Amino acid sequence: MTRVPASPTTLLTGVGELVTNDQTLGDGSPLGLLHDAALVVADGRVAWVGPASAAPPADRRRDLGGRALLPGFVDSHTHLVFAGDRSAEFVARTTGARYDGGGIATTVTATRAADDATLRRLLAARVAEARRQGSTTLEVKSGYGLDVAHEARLLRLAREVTEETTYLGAHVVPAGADHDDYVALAAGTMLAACAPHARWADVFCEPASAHAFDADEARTVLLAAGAAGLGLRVHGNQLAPGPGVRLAVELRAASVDHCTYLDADDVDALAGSDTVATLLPGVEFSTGHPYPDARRLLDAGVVVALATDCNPGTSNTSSVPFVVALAVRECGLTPAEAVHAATAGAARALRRDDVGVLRVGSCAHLAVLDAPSYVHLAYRPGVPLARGLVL
Ligand SMILES: N=CN[C@@H](CCC(=O)O)C(=O)O
Ligand SMILES: [Zn+2]
Repeated sequence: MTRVPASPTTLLTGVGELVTNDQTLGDGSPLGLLHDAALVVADGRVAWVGPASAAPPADRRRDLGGRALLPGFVDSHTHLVFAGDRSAEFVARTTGARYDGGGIATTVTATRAADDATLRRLLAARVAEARRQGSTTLEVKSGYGLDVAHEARLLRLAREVTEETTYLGAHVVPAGADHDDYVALAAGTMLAACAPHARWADVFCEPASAHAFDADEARTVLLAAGAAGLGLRVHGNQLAPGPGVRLAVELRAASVDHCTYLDADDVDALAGSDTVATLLPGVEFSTGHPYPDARRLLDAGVVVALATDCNPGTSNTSSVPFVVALAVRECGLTPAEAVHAATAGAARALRRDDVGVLRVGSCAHLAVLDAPSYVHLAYRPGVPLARGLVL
């Protein structure tokens, strides 16, 4: 009888600092920090974690030379499938123009005009760019198709790179469409065509924008999506105070994203819920709006995630390290809280417990830093320290 050999095990040793995000490991802090640590990987999963001096033998060995090792970043909010460029819109904002969502139409035109091969190439380049900066899990939304065929096409392409795909047909009302007719389409025929390619549904709920959706319209689309078996997410409270956060909590959405303009009731609603507040400070960097107050949310007991929102309009960056640095200087987080939000918090926003953490059984999705500590992500902003590693 032929014996099937067990797949080779890999020992990562010489880990100067290991972020596990498991409070039962290491120093007992939320980051579960270990120093002079090692990790064994087998079959794509973590098989052992502990002090390097106690590491078991393995088939292969990689010495990290004192570098810090973290769970790979979980970028739980991106719009990576798009064509075209809106740098002129960004430049206009530097001299006072306001972002209102109207520029999305420019990207819709360019994206519809691009063939599958072009979109696939652009998407692959963005995924590779994110991986080079430490991201190992990506959520990807549609939202630049805005008709049945194009929304389904964008989700099919997104599915080629991630399971975490999100139907965002209700991003804005496309040029020439009637608002009510478009809501019915997004909650009906378009949803039916897109649901097989999506895990999630999202709506841009922002009554302050003439292009986006009010609470009743957003509720209509999200209830239909939930009935079709999709998990729910909301773009809310980005441009002004509004109903997005409370709608997300009402519908038990996994996450409400942006959370830039919150009142006390929004914070209370989030604090008593299982909806994660996902902050996207790359947006405020680009739009000039005030940064969201992460400190207020954490102090109220809200689970906070950080993500890039990579898109051509409001946040054209795939860099989670950049977002971590912004969150530390502009949103009131400590480096430890920001790293936790970009890993464990973002995993929670995707309702995942197999990523964003390094414990026995979790995915061997890693971020290796050319630095001795996670603190350097904020301390050395703009320096390419992180790289993603999937074993
Ligand atoms: N605000 C809605 N959607 C994106 C921006 C899309 C765009 O301007 O192209 C966001 O999350 O900021
Ligand atoms: Zn977004």
